[in-house]
Amino acid sequence: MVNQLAPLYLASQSPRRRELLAQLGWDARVIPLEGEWVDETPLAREAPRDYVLRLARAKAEAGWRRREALALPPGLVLGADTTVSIDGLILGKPRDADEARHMLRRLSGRMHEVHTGVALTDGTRTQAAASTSRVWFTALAGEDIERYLATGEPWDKAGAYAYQGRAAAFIERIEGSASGIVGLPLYETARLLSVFGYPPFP
Ligand SMILES: Cc1cn([C@H]2C[C@H](O)[C@@H](COP(=O)(O)OP(=O)(O)OP(=O)(O)O)O2)c(=O)[nH]c1=O
Repeated sequence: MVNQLAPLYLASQSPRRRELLAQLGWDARVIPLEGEWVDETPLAREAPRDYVLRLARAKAEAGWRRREALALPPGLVLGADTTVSIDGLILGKPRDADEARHMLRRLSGRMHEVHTGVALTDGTRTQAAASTSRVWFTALAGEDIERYLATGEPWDKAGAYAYQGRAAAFIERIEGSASGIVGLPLYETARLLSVFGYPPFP
């Protein structure tokens, strides 16, 4: 029964991740990672899946330490990380309009991969899973890119676009996990919850 379960915490500032958990019926409490710095620099030659798994674990474990520091009751802490890969490059969130423009030019007319890692920890063990999806972008004219930049959508998104937003107008098809592309693969999340004895939805 759900009211016998310890709380589910979300070590993420991403409103999308909270909404995706809410889609499964989980009312996750957000733990701000203030005071816990997770370095997001990829390691040399690190594969994108290894990268998102490592960061998801690091965020979950940082969240666990924050939970302890805040004296919140024990529970499960979830961390996640999303990145786009193309041409052997890892594309994170763009720093400015120029970087966003370059990212969108690179994605234009091509397929790329979106990787999301998700991790759960109970303070004793951490379990993680990754989802990889493929996204086909139509060819973008310079005007499309400028119009899209003006929406403000690119700023906090890996690869400088939001599939759940106006970028859907540019995406011919996807293969894989729609929730994973938006930031939290729900199938993998439910599987991880079951490892800790939680149901897929309360
Ligand atoms: C590709 C893609 C990414 N994104 C988002 C999901 C993630 O929030 C973001 C990638 O950044 P992340 O570093 O994974 O996450 P975050 O900084 O937003 O949140 P936190 O570290 O606090 O958990 O890009 C979309 O919303 N739509 C998309 O189509």
